[in-house]
Amino acid sequence: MVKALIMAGGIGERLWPLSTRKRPKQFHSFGDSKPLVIQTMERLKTLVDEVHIITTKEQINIFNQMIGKEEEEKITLLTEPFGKNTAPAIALGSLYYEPGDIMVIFPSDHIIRDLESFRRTITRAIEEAVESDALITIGITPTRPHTGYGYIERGESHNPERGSYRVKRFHEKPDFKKAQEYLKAGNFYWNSGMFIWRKEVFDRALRLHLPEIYHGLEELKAKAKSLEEVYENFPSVSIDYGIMEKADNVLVIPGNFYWNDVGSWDSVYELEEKDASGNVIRGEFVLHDVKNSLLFNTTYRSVRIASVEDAILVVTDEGILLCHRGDSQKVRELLKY
Ligand SMILES: Nc1nc2c(ncn2[C@@H]2O[C@H](COP(=O)(O)OP(=O)(O)O[C@H]3O[C@H](CO)[C@@H](O)[C@H](O)[C@@H]3O)[C@@H](O)[C@H]2O)c(=O)[nH]1
Repeated sequence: MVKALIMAGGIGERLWPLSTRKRPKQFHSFGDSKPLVIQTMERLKTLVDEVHIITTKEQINIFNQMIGKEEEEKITLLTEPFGKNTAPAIALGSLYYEPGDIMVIFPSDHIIRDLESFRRTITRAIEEAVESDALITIGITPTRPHTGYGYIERGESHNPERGSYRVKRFHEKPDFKKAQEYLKAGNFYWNSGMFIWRKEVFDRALRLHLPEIYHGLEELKAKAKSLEEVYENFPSVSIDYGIMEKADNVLVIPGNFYWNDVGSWDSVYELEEKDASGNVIRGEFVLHDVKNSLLFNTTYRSVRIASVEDAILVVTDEGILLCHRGDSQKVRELLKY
């Protein structure tokens, strides 16, 4: 069986002050009227036999409020006691798969367009996962030196029919100079955070690279420990760092569809429709001579702006963010204080 596992327990802090612990990014809508997590589910439905969503205990109520009866019947909601990043989430989710099942793992909070091309790419990745003992990842052909994404360096061709390549190395989010070099080199892809493999192949990788998580799951299955006890002892580690960067059986299949991880306010500006002045506006504003800016106001407060260009302003009940367009990755720094 081919079963999707949607990872939906992140906080999306780079979209503060809209994305918050109470309502993280995946529950907001961008590029469409539906919340990102619902867009993700709908995109996958026709490609897989079952859809599983893994999220944290803290977020389960938001899901229950959002997901209608009809959708509820088609998905299984899995709960982690608390967020420990993506490796523990995927490992816990894998308990709901049989050894020969294909795990199709997706972030919950991305925008994908060109759905036909997306489907063809994922279908090829599923075929590859059925046949080869590989951990497969989807790499997006980069169009600019983006510093918010991890990069995948392609090695030699593996299966020309499916367009798969061996992975030489993963490079987590680079600085601008490095990102420019990667773009020029031509054999680098953006790491989309989508993974496809057989459950038994994942089990072997988990035992080898994250034995503490593998053994924790064994204790859970044997009912020697509770989920809370086991989870408490798991390292907080991403699947990229914990497994993908260490494994030697990783393949990349390039994807040429439009993909945006909605990872920052600049990404939101990029994907939303602009008005004649180049502005993206949500909510109420009084504007005079404002150009090429992203303006969000989810409150009833009156916001008036004059003679501003290339700005990002987000006003919510949680707080106010103001920065220059191009600098929105700095939100993470601001949140340290
Ligand atoms: N269930 C669960 N889900 C989680 C957790 N932490 C994160 N997630 C979910 O996992 C997905 C990716 O996590 P992020 O934390 O948003 O990753 P990132 O910093 O954006 O970086 C990764 O994705 C980029 C592409 O978007 C990659 O370019 C980068 O290399 C890396 O793989 C999101 O859907 C998020 O909700 C967790 O503890 N539990």
